[in-house]
Amino acid sequence: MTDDGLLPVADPMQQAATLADALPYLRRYAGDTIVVKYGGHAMGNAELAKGFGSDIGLLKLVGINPIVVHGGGPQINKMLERLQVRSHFVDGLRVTDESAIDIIEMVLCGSVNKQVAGLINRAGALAVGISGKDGGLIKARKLVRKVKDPASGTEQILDLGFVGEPDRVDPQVLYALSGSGLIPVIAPIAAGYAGETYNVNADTIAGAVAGAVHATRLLMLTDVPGVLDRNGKLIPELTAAEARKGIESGMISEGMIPKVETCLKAVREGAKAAVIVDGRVPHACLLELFTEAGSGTMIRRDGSID
Ligand SMILES: Nc1ncnc2c1ncn2[C@@H]1O[C@H](COP(=O)(O)OP(=O)(O)O)[C@@H](O)[C@H]1O
Ligand SMILES: CC(=O)N[C@@H](CCC(=O)OP(=O)(O)O)C(=O)O
Repeated sequence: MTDDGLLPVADPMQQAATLADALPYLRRYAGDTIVVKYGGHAMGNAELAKGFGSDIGLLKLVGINPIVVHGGGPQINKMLERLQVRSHFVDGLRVTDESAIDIIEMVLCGSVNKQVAGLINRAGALAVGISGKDGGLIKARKLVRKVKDPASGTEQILDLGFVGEPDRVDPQVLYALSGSGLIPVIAPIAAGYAGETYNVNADTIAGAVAGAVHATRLLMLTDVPGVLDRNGKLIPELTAAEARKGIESGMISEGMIPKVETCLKAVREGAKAAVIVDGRVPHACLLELFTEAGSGTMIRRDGSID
């Protein structure tokens, strides 16, 4: 840092030119809402995490309204292990019993949520950590997972315990925070109608929130460059119809299926576009928003051109 708090610049002309290049993009997104799902590698790496905090702060500073939804699967694993509580996953969802739900809420809302808000606060912006329970943001219902028994062909219902899915999203609390110059940071925990607590997959929450606030972009940070074709080449853009075809054909598989389905749901429910972005790349959010090429795979509403 220099005495006046600015970063030393190797080539000031280059930096000025770069800032000027960003101007059309700043205009394009001014006043818009961008929902960012933060997780994966970007969260576990101190340098990337610091960059993420300042990128989110920068978005707010230039008149964009970022909303962050964070995960925390690895952090939950660590704490459950420490407390010797077993957990296992079905289709990427953690089966959550009564002894696990309290610990999960403690880790996500108490620890991870404050860490993520802290990253943004340390960058000089003002973030407020909440969960889906706060301000009536998300009402969840128990997730019903049906599986077909391959032997008999009959359908069975799997009990995943306190795993929920968003039923109703009321974004008033998000508008109140964003409108007061604050950045909401949401932990993926929600209340049921009888006051029970549900553990909800963070991608799912991000998609539901992006749809409810009609976000201009949902950015899903992950550990791959985006959706890859069968030759391992990045697909920069998919229409909703193409994405559905990719799942049907098996080109999109495993953990990428729920991610793409979340994007499809978000654009169906009101988001303009969703982008699967490589969170391992420094400043991935800025690269996606402020460059022509972008950085991942964009999934648009059918018929949408921007
Ligand atoms: N077409 C595809 N393009 C990219 N990744 C794919 C594709 N099909 C399956 N995958 C798998 O999906 C994974 C991403 O999902 P996941 O690991 O659940 O992400 P995260 O941990 O960030 O939520 C990739 O690591 C890859 O193994
Ligand atoms: C139901 C369910 O599986 N909930 C997740 C919530 C956290 C999450 O989604 O974190 P990532 O984004 O890091 O995976 C869990 O318990 O791990």
